[in-house]
Amino acid sequence: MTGDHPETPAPAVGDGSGQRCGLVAIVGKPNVGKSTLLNALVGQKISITSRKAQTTRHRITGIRTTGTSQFVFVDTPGFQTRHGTALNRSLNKTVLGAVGDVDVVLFVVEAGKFTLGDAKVLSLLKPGIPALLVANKLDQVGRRGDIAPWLRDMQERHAFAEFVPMSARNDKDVERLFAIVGKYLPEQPWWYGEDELTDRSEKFLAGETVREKLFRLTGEELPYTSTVVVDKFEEEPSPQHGRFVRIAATIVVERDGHKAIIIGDKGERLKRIGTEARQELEKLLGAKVFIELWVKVRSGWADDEARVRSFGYE
Ligand SMILES: Nc1nc2c(ncn2[C@@H]2O[C@H](COP(=O)(O)OP(=O)(O)OP(=O)(O)O)[C@@H](O)[C@H]2O)c(=O)[nH]1
Repeated sequence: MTGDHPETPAPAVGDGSGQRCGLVAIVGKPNVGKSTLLNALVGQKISITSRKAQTTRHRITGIRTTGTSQFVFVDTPGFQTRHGTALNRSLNKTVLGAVGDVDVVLFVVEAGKFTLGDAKVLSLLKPGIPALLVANKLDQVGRRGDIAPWLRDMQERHAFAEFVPMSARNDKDVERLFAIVGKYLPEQPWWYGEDELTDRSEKFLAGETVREKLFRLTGEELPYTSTVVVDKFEEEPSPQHGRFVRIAATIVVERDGHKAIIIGDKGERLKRIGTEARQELEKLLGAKVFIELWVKVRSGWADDEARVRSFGYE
């Protein structure tokens, strides 16, 4: 895996005859199911899904190649409106970047609903780039017919290229979405190899995995401003295990109280975060993993532009 950015593609694979390839942005306000959809589309868990809003901070690229088409997915953080910190300004920049330079946009909303948050994201879509309305969580709608007036209303709000009522949890719906999105990819040679799933490094995946466990095991007690920095990701030769990876990561929080929440009673919670992250990473990396976690208090970092940049959220 490399750190290449999709806009600066690696040398083309194949001769390009009949191949399609393009960037697909998945946008929508927090909690509508963007990460769930991306995972379903890419077929392997590479982004984070969580009940907690705000967990998708990074611009994550998933890649899926089927038949002659290569879909390069861009998942974006939820569009932030309530807080004006440096962190949120940086998140907003990421969303803006994503909607402008892609071949097709999947605008995800909850079927039958449209709030101010949805309207704000919708207002970022650029004319000229085809946008598909993905009406997700259809399973929560009583009868399909119930959303007909809502669909008509959505039609008036934006010139959507297609309407796709679906559930990201339903495999058939996901396959149908693929067929629809494929039509919007330009004919050009693939950018990545057929089996590549993400252009994020393994070190990045390690940080994301720790972060997911952190949020899952602390629930709503922990503000989203806490973050994970991977200090060490080293591969060591191991005759017993084939592959052995040593990881050290620091969880950065804003307050002593948050540190206490993460560490838990006699260190139980931190230990569990480490154990669950290790088990998942062993599967993901196909390696024996040793993981060491630290918790540091760094007050006010979410308001400090330079520090936000140094943590890689630009
Ligand atoms: N019932 C139902 N729930 C869904 C569906 N898709 C996603 N969800 C749930 O909705 C919640 C939010 O999903 P995410 O994929 O994390 O949402 P997101 O839009 O990426 O959220 P942010 O990371 O906050 O931007 C999770 O609890 C999902 O399991 C669906 O089709 N039906």
